[in-house]
Amino acid sequence: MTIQLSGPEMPTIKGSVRITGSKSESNRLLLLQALYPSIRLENLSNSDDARAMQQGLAAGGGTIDIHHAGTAMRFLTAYFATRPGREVILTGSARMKQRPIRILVDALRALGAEVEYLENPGFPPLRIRGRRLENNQVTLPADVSSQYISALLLVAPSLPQGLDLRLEGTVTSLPYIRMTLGLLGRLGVACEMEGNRIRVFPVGTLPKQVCTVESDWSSASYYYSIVALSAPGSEVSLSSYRPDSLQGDSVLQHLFRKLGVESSFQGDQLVLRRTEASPIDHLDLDLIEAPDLAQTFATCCFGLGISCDLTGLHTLKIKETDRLLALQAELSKLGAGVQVTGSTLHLQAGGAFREGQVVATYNDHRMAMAFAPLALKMDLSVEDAGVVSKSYPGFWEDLEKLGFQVREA
Ligand SMILES: O=C(O)C1=C[C@@H](OP(=O)(O)O)[C@@H](O)[C@H](O)C1
Ligand SMILES: C=C(OP(=O)(O)O)C(=O)O
Repeated sequence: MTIQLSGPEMPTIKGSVRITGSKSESNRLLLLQALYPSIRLENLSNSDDARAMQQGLAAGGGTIDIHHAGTAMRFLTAYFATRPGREVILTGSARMKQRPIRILVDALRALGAEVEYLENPGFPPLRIRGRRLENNQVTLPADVSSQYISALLLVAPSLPQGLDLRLEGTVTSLPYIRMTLGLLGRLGVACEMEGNRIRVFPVGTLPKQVCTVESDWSSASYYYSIVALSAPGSEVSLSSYRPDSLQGDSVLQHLFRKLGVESSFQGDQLVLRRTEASPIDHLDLDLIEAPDLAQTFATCCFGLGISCDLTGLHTLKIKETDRLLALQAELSKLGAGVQVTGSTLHLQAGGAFREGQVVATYNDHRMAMAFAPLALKMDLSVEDAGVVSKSYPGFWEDLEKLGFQVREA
């Protein structure tokens, strides 16, 4: 469904929104709960990707379709490969079949796993026959996706000898590896990272405990953008967040200060306030540690009329779509001057706002959500608006709570 979007009547936005648990933390904890049923989880993500993970873990065998969920694909591959006696076929959407998985499969095979490609070598779908993995040492490239490393780390405490990993190359999306280690540590698994070596020690059982998932910072990024694009005095509060986050995207608190948004905590509410300060006129950002924020910053800078240079984006082309090409096409449609390479995006200052355009979303939730705040500057429509359910099913209803008008086109 295509929706027509327009911003609130009042220039100053006030409101509060409840965002559910981080999809990254949820999918890690769901896997850990399958290994250690003594863990109870609260504030789980209500996203399609978390549902895909839950359904995958609950499946006894046969074919499991995880649709677009990258973490579910990678984490379940490691999970089933290490469950002796289980046999599954893991498949996904047409796009998932184009997202590489060879580095993870090679690492699992080196540990003794039995994984087979059913269509194109290096890509899903996979047939996995679970085995007891006797080896515990493996080296793998870390510059393509951190999800391969997190997948191995998550099953590591259940392996007979734990795991001793060495990472090669420039590590991409490092905070997500730290998140995995942080959650393991919080639950009581011994693990350590020293330089490019990560060790996780085996654990038979874990104490009974409740683990509350912090809300999703990547989802919060769209409200940062909304507040940046609205009048001074605007204030939006989001629940439930904490200052000691395990999510790398919590760096938003610092980065958005340059664009006129101040963050503070009131209990577990994260309060975003538009200050009187004018945003800087050019933003330089290396997003190698926070790739999911690239679309938010590119669209927000366009809305503010400022230029930006985003670097560290080489992983964007293997996400839900080639996000660099998608950003270039859709921002240009709205009147922006954009140049991209394989790992960078340059946005020129200014650019006319072309009213009434239809933004295409390329099966990518973040294309829809990152462009939505631009409704504060121009009327626009968003194609296939339901795509947001991959990470944030209630997104459009929450925008309406802030006064946005969301109508079927
Ligand atoms: O581990 C995770 O939960 C994620 C890691 C990142 O992927 P890459 O490591 O592939 O960059 C990120 O883009 C994705 O949304 C979630
Ligand atoms: C890249 C993303 O997800 P995944 O890789 O888990 O599909 C995302 O949510 O932006």
